[in-house]
Amino acid sequence: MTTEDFAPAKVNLALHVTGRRADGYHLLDSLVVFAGVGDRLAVTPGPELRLIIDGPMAGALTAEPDNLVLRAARFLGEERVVIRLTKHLPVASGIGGGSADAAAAIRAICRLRGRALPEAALTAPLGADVPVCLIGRPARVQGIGERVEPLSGLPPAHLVLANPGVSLATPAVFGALRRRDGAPLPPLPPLADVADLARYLATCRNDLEDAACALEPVIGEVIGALGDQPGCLLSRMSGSGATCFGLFADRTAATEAAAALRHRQPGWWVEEAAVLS
Ligand SMILES: C[C@](O)(CO)[C@H](O)COP(=O)(O)OP(=O)(O)OC[C@H]1O[C@@H](n2ccc(N)nc2=O)[C@H](O)[C@@H]1O
Ligand SMILES: Nc1ncnc2c1ncn2[C@@H]1O[C@H](COP(=O)(O)OP(=O)(O)OP(=O)(O)O)[C@@H](O)[C@H]1O
Repeated sequence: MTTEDFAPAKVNLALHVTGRRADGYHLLDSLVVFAGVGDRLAVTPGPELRLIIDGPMAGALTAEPDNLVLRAARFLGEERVVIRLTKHLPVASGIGGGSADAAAAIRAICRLRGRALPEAALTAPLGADVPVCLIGRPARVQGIGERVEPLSGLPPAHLVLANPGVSLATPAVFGALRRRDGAPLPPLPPLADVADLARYLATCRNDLEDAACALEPVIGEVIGALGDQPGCLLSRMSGSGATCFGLFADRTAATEAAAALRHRQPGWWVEEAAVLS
């Protein structure tokens, strides 16, 4: 018997850095959604714990013991499964690929074994992004990532994700921050449609964007190229970069924008996807 799960890209539509804890971790206030593009996992009972990685982005990873999928299995005390990870998301790119994989592995193993999801997984022992990835739906995320409040009522929306092929280490970006005392997110008003969402997001920021652009100036180019596309309501970096998103009202505009970007920048990873509701 095989159980399968999907590990969607996590997108921080807004990310405010509101403080820093004594242990160096940063306090965040973030509006997180998931896109209909991601990695796939298949878990099958086997003689020992083993990870096989394939897919278009497999080359960026090895099945090292510190792979987050293996760490997730060990966290559950699981030693007898073979996990196939089909990697579509660029690695170390601000869309939480590793965290989404870990969350998908936890869900799939628990389903295979008929277990409930362990509460402890929600305290972020495998990384700050794992709790929200376990939920996989729109949420406001606070603390260092462990406070997750699911949000309902976000309007349907489409995203174009673009990554210029540079990987950024999350600690390096946090380390390059000039300020760590941002205000929390403004209260979320009722949102009738995606234009309302864009207007709200325009009052927010990604506080990691300037630091990431200082490390990799091409990120500014990506944000500009997305924002120039017809129908793009807002463009911004996700997480600690370098992936950026453009927000679109409809699928046709997003598909055309993605095609235009791929044509102009054949070396970039570009995907169009709906926001998962
Ligand atoms: C920036 C975000 O992508 C926003 O969603 C996440 O907070 C990062 O989540 P993640 O990649 O799962 O992060 P972790 O693996 O827990 O942490 C990697 C490193 O990022 C820094 N880090 C991460 C999260 C956080 N709230 N404060 C931090 O300062 C720390 O240096 C940490 O050692
Ligand atoms: N299954 C995995 N997929 C991707 N990266 C992994 C995985 N397991 C371990 N890693 C390691 O985790 C690090 C972060 O990769 P990931 O793709 O999760 O970053 P990210 O998209 O920047 O995440 P975030 O948005 O949560 O900061 C990389 O250095 C990578 O080597």
